Amino acid sequence: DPSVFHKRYLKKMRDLGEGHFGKVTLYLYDPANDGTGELVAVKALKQDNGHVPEGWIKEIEILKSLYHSNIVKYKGCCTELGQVVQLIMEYLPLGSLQKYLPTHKLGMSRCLMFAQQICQGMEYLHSKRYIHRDLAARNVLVENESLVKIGDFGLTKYIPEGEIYYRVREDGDSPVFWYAIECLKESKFSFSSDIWSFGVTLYEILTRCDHRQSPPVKFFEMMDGAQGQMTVMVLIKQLEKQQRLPRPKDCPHEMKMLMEQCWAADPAQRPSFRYLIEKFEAIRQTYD
Ligand SMILES: Nc1n[nH]c2ccc(-c3ccc(NS(=O)(=O)c4cccc(Cl)c4)cc3)cc12
Repeated sequence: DPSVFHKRYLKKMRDLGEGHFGKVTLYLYDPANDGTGELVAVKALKQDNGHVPEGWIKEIEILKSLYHSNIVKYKGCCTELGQVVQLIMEYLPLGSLQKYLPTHKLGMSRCLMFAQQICQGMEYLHSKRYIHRDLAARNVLVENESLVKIGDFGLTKYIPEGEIYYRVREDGDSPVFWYAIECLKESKFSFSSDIWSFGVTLYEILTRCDHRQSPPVKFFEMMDGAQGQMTVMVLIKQLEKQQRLPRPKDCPHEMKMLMEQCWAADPAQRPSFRYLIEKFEAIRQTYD
């Protein structure tokens, strides 16, 4: 069974990323032990205090069930004492958008193509009634200069038929600067709150993930009394005063409009990924 990976053949190469509960590491899977194995990305939980949270099993089942060109491929699992402890994914050598954009000069056309591909992956996810809850440039991976894939589903939840919201009690370091206002105020997550996060991800793409223009940096700058302490309450106040991330340098007016639609205070006013895909398709024609 090619989806079974034996821990003893995994040779650690380097870290790829770290989240609140887990970390992603590059390994060479080398059963022949002659260096001819294949490179794989391995996600593992940080705390391995013996028991495996059911949320972790759920995350693996979700990725295993997703088949889309803009979603990172599931390769298998590594078990230990019969328990699944590591998730094995395909390795994308160009890494995340957050690392790729600042070092590669992408024109507007390429940025819009990447944005459209993220929408395509997200539309597929929503079509299966999953909400992502952690869409950000750091979680989008670059396969090559013409293909990106959503690379992490650690906060993804299933929304039962007939439901609109998924409510969670907040966990550790939530990505608050990517959260819709109703998520910050009432922990209400929905397909529409993913659209808000996509708007922030589009902002990151249009700023080429320039750290000086990152969402946390810009929200701090917008905070009254510059030296104050940024809390969720301060961020909520800013958003309630209709303050939003600024228009990135050289950002076309149409893109600013699109981001602001994604950041509508009323979730029902935000577009769908289907609508966004059509918008990007049309706008890209004017760039080719
Ligand atoms: N280069 C790659 N090839 N395959 C991958 C699979 C996942 C990842 C990956 C995916 C996401 C991140 N973002 S992250 O913010 O570091 C992160 C967020 C949540 C949970 C974790 Cl463990 C890590 C970092 C790395 C990278 C690659």
